[in-house]
Amino acid sequence: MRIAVLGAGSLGTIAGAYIAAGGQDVELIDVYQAHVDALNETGAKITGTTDFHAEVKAITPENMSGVYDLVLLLTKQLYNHSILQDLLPFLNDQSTVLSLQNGIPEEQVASIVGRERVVAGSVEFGATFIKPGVSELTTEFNRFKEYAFQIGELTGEVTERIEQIKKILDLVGGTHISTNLVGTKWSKLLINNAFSGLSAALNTEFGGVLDHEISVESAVHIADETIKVAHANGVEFADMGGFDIASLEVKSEKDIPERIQTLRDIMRSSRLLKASMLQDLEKKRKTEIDYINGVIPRLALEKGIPTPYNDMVVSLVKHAEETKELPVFDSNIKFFEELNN
Ligand SMILES: NC(=O)C1=CN([C@@H]2O[C@H](COP(=O)(O)OP(=O)(O)OC[C@H]3O[C@@H](n4cnc5c(N)ncnc54)[C@H](OP(=O)(O)O)[C@@H]3O)[C@@H](O)[C@H]2O)C=CC1
Ligand SMILES: CC(C)(CO)C(=O)C(=O)O
Repeated sequence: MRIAVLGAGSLGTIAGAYIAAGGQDVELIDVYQAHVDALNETGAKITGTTDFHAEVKAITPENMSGVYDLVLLLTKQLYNHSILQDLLPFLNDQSTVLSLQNGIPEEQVASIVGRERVVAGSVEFGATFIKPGVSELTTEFNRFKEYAFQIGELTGEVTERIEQIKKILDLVGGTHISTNLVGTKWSKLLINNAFSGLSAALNTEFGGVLDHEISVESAVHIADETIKVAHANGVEFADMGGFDIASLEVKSEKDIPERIQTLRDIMRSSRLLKASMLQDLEKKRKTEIDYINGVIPRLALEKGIPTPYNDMVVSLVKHAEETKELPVFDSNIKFFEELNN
């Protein structure tokens, strides 16, 4: 099977390294020439909660050729339209595109590459790009080996191709097949909304969100808004890492201390994670905020559900994008303090 990792950044470097080390025919495709050169010359190095090295083959998109049987889509959602159009000549009827981006991009991906070709999933580990050739794994290694991906067919069927893709991703980390893909993507969206959104809006790692009383309470409210909007839109959450995400709903104010403790427990192995949106702000780039926290106010509008915490995250992250200045924790936490009171 000929595999492409399209977008070999923070995550793609890690996925590509382990797939190559597993003996698969895989190309890491990225526009960053210095990174592609380093990958070819010195291999892919994974630091952080592990220390791993693998020889890989990397190319820039102009050097793509032939047909890929499986493409792991790991570029940012912002550029899907042009990246997927450019991918079309390298797909045939049997090719599969595995959409692993955060958010819920599957309908857009299907509209460009064709529904039959699309399978999707969520990535449950964190990665930070360090320098050309090097990416850091930020999730505890044992957790990564147990819960790295949830993947599924758009129809929820357990097909031969999804089982085959599971075998390939198992070379990277623990991979589980979901029969409720929409629920899987929404469960990941909830974690992104609560933790990646606040990590970017407050310029801190997930541990920083968990440790401060105001930010952790805000994470509880962001999760709650996400659950209420999801339920109003007919979404049933899938378990994530064996945890029932819907149980984070706040039914009354009295639930809040317990929800805070639950978040601290379930996110303990993710304290080092730095949101990919924060990594974008550091590079003075646009983030995926419209496809992450931004999804909630859009869907809430027609249902009449208030979403002040997600709105605040969107507004603070967009402000940082516009000014190209990193958020300051001590200043931005005050906006959440006002919401909590
Ligand atoms: N990092 C994380 O912890 C997680 C990220 N995700 C999701 O995974 C996806 C990828 O995230 P992440 O790895 O952080 O992103 P990165 O920005 O680190 O990686 C994306 C890579 O794609 C490259 N790229 C841009 N345009 C093209 C193109 N036309 N062809 C090939 N490569 C291209 C970028 O190069 P350049 O930078 O030079 O533009 C970059 O190296 C996102 O949707 C994110 O939400 C999900 C879970 C965890
Ligand atoms: C939550 C995290 C870090 C990894 O799962 C992520 O998805 C992101 O920030 O983009």
